Amino acid sequence: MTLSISRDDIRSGTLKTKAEPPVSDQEMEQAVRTLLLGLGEDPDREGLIDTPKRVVKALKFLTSGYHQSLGDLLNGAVFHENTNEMVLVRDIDLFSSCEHHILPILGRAHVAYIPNGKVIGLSKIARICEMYARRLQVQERLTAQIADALEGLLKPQGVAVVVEASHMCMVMRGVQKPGSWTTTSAMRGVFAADPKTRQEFMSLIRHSPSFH
Ligand SMILES: Nc1nc2c(ncn2[C@@H]2O[C@H](COP(=O)(O)OP(=O)(O)OP(=O)(O)O)[C@@H](O)[C@H]2O)c(=O)[nH]1
Ligand SMILES: [Zn+2]
Repeated sequence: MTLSISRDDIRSGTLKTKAEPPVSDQEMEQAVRTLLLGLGEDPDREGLIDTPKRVVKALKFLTSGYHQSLGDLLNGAVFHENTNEMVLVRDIDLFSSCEHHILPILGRAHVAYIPNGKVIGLSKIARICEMYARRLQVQERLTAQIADALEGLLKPQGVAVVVEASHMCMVMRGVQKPGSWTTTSAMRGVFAADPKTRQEFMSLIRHSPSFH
């Protein structure tokens, strides 16, 4: 059976896989064993004997967002409410994996919206962040997907998402800049159109993050 994940599916984040992956767990474990051999290790020594299994399990967990959909995680938690005030959930921890190196992206998201007749369960905002984080990502796409999801679900007056993250591929290897972190934002509706609304959001999230 083939797994049809198109680039558009991944970009839009509406993907819900219906088929089993075309590669078995055993084949994945064999690939990890090959990696260990390539690293000059002995995959049969005591400490490594179960490592292929563990690595496959861990990677599947870290990418489990591919198998979730907005409908599943929402569980109907969208409510009619007449409020025009900004709702902000800040400091949502994010653990994602960069698609270039499959190394961790550690950070936080701040998510705000201004309702237009509907509000969403607060925890669902964090769950949406988690679903997109548990995929192979670039930070820009992760940020945009969170904003697009809320926009699509609530049709609010506006959505603002800021993600601040440190990329282990820039910290532990490559350019090796442990203190660096990256800010990305996605502004929709009034947050894009009205500098005062955007400024209010930015002043509410101002703080000094520390990821290590
Ligand atoms: N825009 C963007 N770039 C990312 C993200 N995560 C990793 N990268 C970058 O992806 C790029 C991949 O560049 P390559 O030159 O193909 O890979 P590389 O040789 O491993 O690059 P170095 O990290 O510079 O050693 C690097 O510049 C990474 O910093 C992300 O979330 N967004
Ligand atoms: Zn990377």
